[in-house]
Amino acid sequence: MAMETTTSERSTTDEPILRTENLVKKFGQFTATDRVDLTVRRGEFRCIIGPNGAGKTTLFNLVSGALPVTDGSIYFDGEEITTLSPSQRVRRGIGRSFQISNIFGGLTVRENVRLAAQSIGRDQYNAVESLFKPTDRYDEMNDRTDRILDRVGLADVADETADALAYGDKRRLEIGVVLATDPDLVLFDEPTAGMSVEETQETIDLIEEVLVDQTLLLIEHDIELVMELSDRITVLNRGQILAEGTPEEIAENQDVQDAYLGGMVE
Ligand SMILES: Nc1ncnc2c1ncn2[C@@H]1O[C@H](COP(=O)(O)OP(=O)(O)OP(=O)(O)O)[C@@H](O)[C@H]1O
Repeated sequence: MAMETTTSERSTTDEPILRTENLVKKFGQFTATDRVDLTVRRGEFRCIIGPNGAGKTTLFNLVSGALPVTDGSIYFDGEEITTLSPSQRVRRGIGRSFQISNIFGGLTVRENVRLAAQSIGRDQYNAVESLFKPTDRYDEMNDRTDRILDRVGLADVADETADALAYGDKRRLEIGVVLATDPDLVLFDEPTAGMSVEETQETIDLIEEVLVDQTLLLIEHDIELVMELSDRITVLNRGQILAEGTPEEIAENQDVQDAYLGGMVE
C-alpha cells in the first residue's frame, strides 16, 4: 500500500476510512447538506472549513449518527453505517469529542475514563450490568484506564474529581474520554473555540500528540491553524463541497478566495 509521510508524525494511507456518497440532509424545505461526496483517508488530519451555516456541524451529526440522513450513504471502514445508531458507530470506531460536556464533574478523573472505556464493546445502557463483570475483565479495564491516564498526562490527578481540575487538565480529560472509546476516527467540532492563543496551541499539541494514530476530522474557524495542521482541507459552502485539497491548493483556489477566504482573512 502506498504510504505518504506528512510533516507531522502521522502517516496517511490511500485507504478510505470514511466515505459519504450523495449525502443529503434537509430540514423542512431547507437543504443543510447538499449531495456531499466526502472521502477521508486513514491517518489523515482533515479540517472542514466554511462560513457560518455552511453545514459543517450538520455533516458531523450525520457521520456520528446524531441526525438521520435524508438521502445518500455513509461508509466507515468499507462498511455501510448510514442507519446505525450513534452508540453502534462509537463501537465501530467513530469517536466524537463534545469538549467538557462529555465529562461527569462529580466523578473522579479515573472514573470518567473508566466509564468511557466500559461503554464500548457492550450496549451503553447496560452500565449497571457492567459493574458485575468477571475479575479478569475488571483488571483489564483498570489497566486500560491507567494506560490512557498516563497517555494524556493525568495519572497524578486520577483521584481528583473532574470539577476540581484546572482548565488545561479538563481538556486532557476530554481527550482521554474520547481515547477510552478506542476510536479510529475522531470528530472535533471547534475544539479551540473561545480559547486564548496559548490554550489553543496546547490543545492542538495535545490532540496531535495523543491522537497520532487516529484519523482526525476537525471543524475549525482559525484559518492559520487550519493551514498549519491539515493534510487536506474540505471547504463547505451552502451545504456543498466547494473545494478540497492540500492547504497550498486551498490557499490558491480562486473559488475559495472569492467565496470564503477573501471575506475571512483580514
Ligand atoms: N435542527 C435543525 N433544524 C433546522 N435547521 C437547522 C438545524 N440544524 C442546522 N440547521 C440549519 O442548517 C444550516 C447549517 O447549520 P450548521 O450548524 O451545520 O452550520 P455550520 O457550518 O456548522 O455553522 P457554524 O459555523 O455557524 O457552526 C444552518 O442554516 C442552520 O440554521
